[in-house]
Amino acid sequence: MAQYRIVSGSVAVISIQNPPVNALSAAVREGLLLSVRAAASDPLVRSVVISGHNGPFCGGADIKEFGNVSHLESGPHLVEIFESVEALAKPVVAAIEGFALGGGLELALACHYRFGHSEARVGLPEVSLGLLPGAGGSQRLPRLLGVRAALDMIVTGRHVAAGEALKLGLLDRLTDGNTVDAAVRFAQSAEGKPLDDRRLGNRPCPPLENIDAFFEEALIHARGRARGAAAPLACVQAVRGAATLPFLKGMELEKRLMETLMTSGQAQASRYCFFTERGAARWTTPTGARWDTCRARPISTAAVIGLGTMGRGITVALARAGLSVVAVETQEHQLDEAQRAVSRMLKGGGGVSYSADLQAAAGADLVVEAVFEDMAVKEEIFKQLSSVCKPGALLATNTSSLDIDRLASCTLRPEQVLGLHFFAPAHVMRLLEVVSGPRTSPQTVAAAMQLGRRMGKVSVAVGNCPGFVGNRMLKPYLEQAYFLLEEGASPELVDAALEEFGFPMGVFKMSDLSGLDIGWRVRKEEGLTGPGVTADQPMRTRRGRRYSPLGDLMCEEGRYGQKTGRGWYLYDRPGARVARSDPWLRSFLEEYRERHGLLARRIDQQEVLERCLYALINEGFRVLEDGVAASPQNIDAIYVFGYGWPKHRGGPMFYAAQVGLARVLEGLEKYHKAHPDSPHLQPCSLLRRLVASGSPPIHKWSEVVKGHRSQL
Ligand SMILES: CC(C)(COP(=O)(O)OP(=O)(O)OC[C@H]1O[C@@H](n2cnc3c(N)ncnc32)[C@H](O)[C@@H]1OP(=O)(O)O)[C@@H](O)C(=O)NCCC(=O)NCCSC(=O)CC(=O)CCCCCCCCCCCCC(=O)O
Ligand SMILES: NC(=O)C1=CN([C@@H]2O[C@H](COP(=O)(O)OP(=O)(O)OC[C@H]3O[C@@H](n4cnc5c(N)ncnc54)[C@H](O)[C@@H]3O)[C@@H](O)[C@H]2O)C=CC1
Repeated sequence: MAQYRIVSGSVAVISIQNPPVNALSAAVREGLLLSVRAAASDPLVRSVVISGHNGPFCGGADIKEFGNVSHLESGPHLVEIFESVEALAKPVVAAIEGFALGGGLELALACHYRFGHSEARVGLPEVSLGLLPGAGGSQRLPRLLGVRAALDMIVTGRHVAAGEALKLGLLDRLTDGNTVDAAVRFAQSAEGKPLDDRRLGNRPCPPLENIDAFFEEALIHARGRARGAAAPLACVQAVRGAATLPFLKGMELEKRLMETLMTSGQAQASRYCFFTERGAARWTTPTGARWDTCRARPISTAAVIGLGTMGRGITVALARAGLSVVAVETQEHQLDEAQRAVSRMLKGGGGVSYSADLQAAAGADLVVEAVFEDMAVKEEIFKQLSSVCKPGALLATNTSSLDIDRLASCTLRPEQVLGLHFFAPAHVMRLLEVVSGPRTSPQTVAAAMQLGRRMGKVSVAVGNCPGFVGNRMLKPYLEQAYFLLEEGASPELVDAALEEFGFPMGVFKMSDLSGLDIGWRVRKEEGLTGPGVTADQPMRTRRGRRYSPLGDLMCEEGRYGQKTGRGWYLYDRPGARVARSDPWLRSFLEEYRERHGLLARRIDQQEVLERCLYALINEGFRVLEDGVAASPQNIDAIYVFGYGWPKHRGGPMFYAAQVGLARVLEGLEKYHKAHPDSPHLQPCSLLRRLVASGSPPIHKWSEVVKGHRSQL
């Protein structure tokens, strides 16, 4: 809807009204066009101000309508409305508070002037929805800012703060006061003045030298960053149209590109991610506790125990969220180094104090333990925390796979114990797995979820099992990658397939980055390798299943990855980042295959993808079956925000639905038949049941999962 009123005798104020973000739904579009027409035909009206009702200007087109062509097509089209706004013979001023995003900014670009509040932000984030600014934004913005600045905004989709927008010339004026009042005063002062050169559709794009070379380079750059996503490339094409074509021809190009994107699987996947991210906040537990009814304890002080890789990042994340943090580390050199690193990241002290004594945690509302992944060490710390910490304090562990319930048992407050599984680097990565054990109280979950939001994380409530959701699913993925090496693949081949799929790095590069020794320690704890394994045990079998000792052998050679300068790849020096192929590894793999009588065969990228991804997806279905994740959407949020799963592919469960559940099942059956000693390839019963019930759409899977015991 749009409100229409006349103020100061001559100014029509049109206010977009569609909480919470004033999105341009069919009803809003209808109201907007009627209001513009009313302003045009009313002789008393001499100028117009367009604003958002109750704060935000406009969050853009209504994304909820995108999946439904009939919704999209009902009501006037945005392009038509914006043309009417631009063509109005009376000055139109956009009064931007909060944000003007996507279609919201495109509306402002169709206005003749743009007034912004000093705290507002603007942007064209369509690219992250697998789209381009398809209501004239790709054509008007370059005409206003020039090609370089416009291309940057459109291809990255970044939000631009008001101050920068003013410098770029995107906003004409800023105000700290009431934006609508200021815009009304300005509109009156512009009444009767010529508008021709204020209409961006009338303007040529500012000239650019070597235009062909510029766009060739822009395309190469965008392709490099897009990881297979089509939208950034379409954005470059559309901006090129703005730079080289008359406005109306450019609009036709924009429309053609938009039609292709809008109906693509990539846009569908990206949209799904948008709602998945927000949906994760709506957690529930089997006891009936819910995000909207459960009260969270306020948390204002925290202690972090262990200041290694993770502890430092967690300290920064908590401090940036406004908590006062005490950071505890027993090793003196680590404490000094951590203090310097944290101060650097926080650009100063930032409310953090340091101590070598666990007693310093006594007053904290929340403690996050981030010491070595060693159950005995962690148990000892939880025992101490239970007596040191004040009643009511929450005790969290950042373990990546250990049993939360066992740690809870070391305390006298098991209902206040939980996992807060951050991802490295903890102050950068968006994901937080909030792990509840069987005795964790809903209030504890509520407090952790609220804290996650304060830290700007996508927090997902999960149940307690080895590896929780993300790492549990990663295990079969890694395992298949190792098996593929045994069968003839190289790390380069496997990584290339996964990177082409859209991961920022393949599994072996990722393993080099995080350190091969982490998995080695876990396998030793599990008794899969190390002194507990007797010499008479076959090297490639554990507990009746196929096992690859390749990772263990690499660690025995001191090849831990980037930190030692050698892993699956070679690095110039320890800590260096650029991976190079290592001839040593090729010989090592050849000797290994020879020793174990394995014949190397030709493996193609399709097999790499299917073996690795289907095994991971299969475990995802088991996770759902076991009730460790509440929904496939939550699993997908974990993979997109924690593991680099490409957004334009929606997440593993969405991908499975898009590929077709029957095809995934068929693939797993085929590979399991070829590798019967690899149980991760055996299709899980939930996948079979979903296929048997006709492969329902992903939002209906819960009906088939129903009846399973939830661990949440
Ligand atoms: C706006 C935000 C920055 C606010 O953030 P915050 O305050 O943190 O709140 P949130 O929790 O994010 O959101 C609150 C609530 O609002 C929902 N929501 C947010 N934005 C939208 C929206 N735009 N539409 C609908 N709903 C929205 C959100 O989901 C939350 O609700 P909940 O999920 O229930 O919790 C932040 O929200 C944000 O960044 N929003 C997205 C901004 C954005 O990306 N905007 C761009 C939208 S796309 C756009 O504008 C497209 C265009 O350029 C024009 C398209 C023209 C269409 C023409 C189609 C032509 C093609 C023809 C098709 C052919 C068909 C055929 O041929 O078959
Ligand atoms: N490294 C990673 O990528 C991730 C690790 N994790 C988990 O986070 C935890 C920490 O891992 P990292 O930071 O990588 O380890 P790390 O080895 O870098 O750091 C551990 C720190 O804890 C300190 N410490 C040990 N005992 C202590 C005690 N009693 N009191 C105070 N400090 C003590 C050590 O001196 C060291 O500085 C582990 O449980 C790990 O599984 C979770 C997610 C990702």
